[in-house]
Amino acid sequence: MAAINPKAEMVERFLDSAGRGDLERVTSMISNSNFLINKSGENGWTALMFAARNGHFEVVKALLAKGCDASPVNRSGKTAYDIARFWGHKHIAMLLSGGQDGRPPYTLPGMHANGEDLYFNHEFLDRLSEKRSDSKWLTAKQTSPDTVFLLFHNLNPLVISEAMEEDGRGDSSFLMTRLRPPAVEPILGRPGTTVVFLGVEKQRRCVPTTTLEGEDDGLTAWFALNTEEDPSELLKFPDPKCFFLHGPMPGLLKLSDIEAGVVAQARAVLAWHSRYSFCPTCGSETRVDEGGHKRTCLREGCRSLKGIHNTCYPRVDPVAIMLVIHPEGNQCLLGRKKIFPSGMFSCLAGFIEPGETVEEGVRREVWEESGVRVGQVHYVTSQPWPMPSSLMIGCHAVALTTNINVDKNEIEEARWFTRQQVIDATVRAKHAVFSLPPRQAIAYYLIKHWIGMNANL
Ligand SMILES: NC(=O)C1=CN([C@@H]2O[C@H](COP(=O)(O)OP(=O)(O)OC[C@H]3O[C@@H](n4cnc5c(N)ncnc54)[C@H](O)[C@@H]3O)[C@@H](O)[C@H]2O)C=CC1
Ligand SMILES: [Mg+2]
Ligand SMILES: [Mg+2]
Ligand SMILES: [Mg+2]
Ligand SMILES: [Zn+2]
Repeated sequence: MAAINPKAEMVERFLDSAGRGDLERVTSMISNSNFLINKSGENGWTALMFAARNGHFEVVKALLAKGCDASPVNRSGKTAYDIARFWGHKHIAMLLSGGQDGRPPYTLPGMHANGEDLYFNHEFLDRLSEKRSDSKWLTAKQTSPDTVFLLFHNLNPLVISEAMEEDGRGDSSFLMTRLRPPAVEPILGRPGTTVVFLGVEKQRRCVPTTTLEGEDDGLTAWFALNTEEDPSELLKFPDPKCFFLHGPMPGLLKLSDIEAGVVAQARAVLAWHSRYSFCPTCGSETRVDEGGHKRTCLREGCRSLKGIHNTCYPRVDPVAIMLVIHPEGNQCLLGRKKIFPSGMFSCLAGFIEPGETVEEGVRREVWEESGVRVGQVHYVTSQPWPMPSSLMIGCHAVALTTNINVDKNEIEEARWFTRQQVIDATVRAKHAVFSLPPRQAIAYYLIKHWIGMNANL
């Protein structure tokens, strides 16, 4: 066992006294060792925080009188004031806010969010965009034996029917069928077939070698292929259990977490091809360029051939999605669309409009859909949502007003839910008053993140 550091032990005793509300001991310890007053222990908790949490008004007062600093935050970004409010010790919160009339608005703590483990967010390919214009390299890779093709029929991915893993909610998930060049050869180059270069595996296969056929750079390339014809008549599938996963919903949420990201990339680009087959500027035919990442108008003199024309490139639609937090900080606003499964409530969301910031998009959509005014907006994390090509921009926002006035065209109902109701929906689904969106949705992440924020209170 490590030797006990007497100074650390003293800090522990001091924090413990403050937490128990032992005023006498707290004051005598400060008189003897003034350095203790702003010391913090585990998770960044100070004596002031412990006293504030447990409602020891006299201890808080004494600490402040001795010059204790009320501004430090614990590891969850919470001040002693936040803690007092959360636990409902209003008189202490008042003392800590300098006795101001009216409480300062709830502020969002600077929490670090890591959305990398979100469904659709995992990228295991290096997109290697510089190779998109190297047609010689792309052609060679399309016949290289290690190359992987992901096949889609009318945007539905070919998967293997075996349930490969459980997603934690008892649902099975499917793996993409990885086809090799000979398997897709009969449909490559046919009308109605689109090929998109997705990238190369981040891990190199081997050191580059020169073979009789030419140079092998050791990179494993991946392509996505969409066909409008029925592929089962043209191709022989490697496994009789393969099938096309119908979607987009809920099919696209049944992939493995590892592969969902590459499917999001592939499907969004393929969906763009299927919707923009003609030039959006003049209606002429187009040619597919840059490994499937560009469509160029074939009519000489078309305006889309001059300057920067975004119509030539795959589109991404930004959507703001937000968890609106009550001005008191202890409830959140969730809504439901008619199409949701019964009992399910989720975050409000809406497309960002041209010339609008994310923050303004959040405020406008919340106002339109629920009649609630929003002030502070914090970005949390994002998620590609390939139905067909949204980018969900996830935020937490603080409400300025609380009256709800729902836009019935967009949502059926919106309600404030308490923290406890949200926690119940997360861990005690059977006893909860509502159900959460599926774990694959960023809405679920935003809600969970809000609860997690307060784990250290
Ligand atoms: N991953 C997640 O957790 C969630 C994802 N979403 C996605 O976000 C998207 C936007 O949410 P909504 O509430 O429907 O948006 P919204 O509140 O802006 O309303 C949708 C309406 O906006 C119009 N609109 C404006 N720009 C559009 C565009 N670029 N594409 C299509 N329609 C456009 C259409 O009239 C459409 O009916 C949905 O498509 C949905 O798939 C929504 C909620 C949760
Ligand atoms: Mg809306
Ligand atoms: Mg909406
Ligand atoms: Mg809208
Ligand atoms: Zn054109």
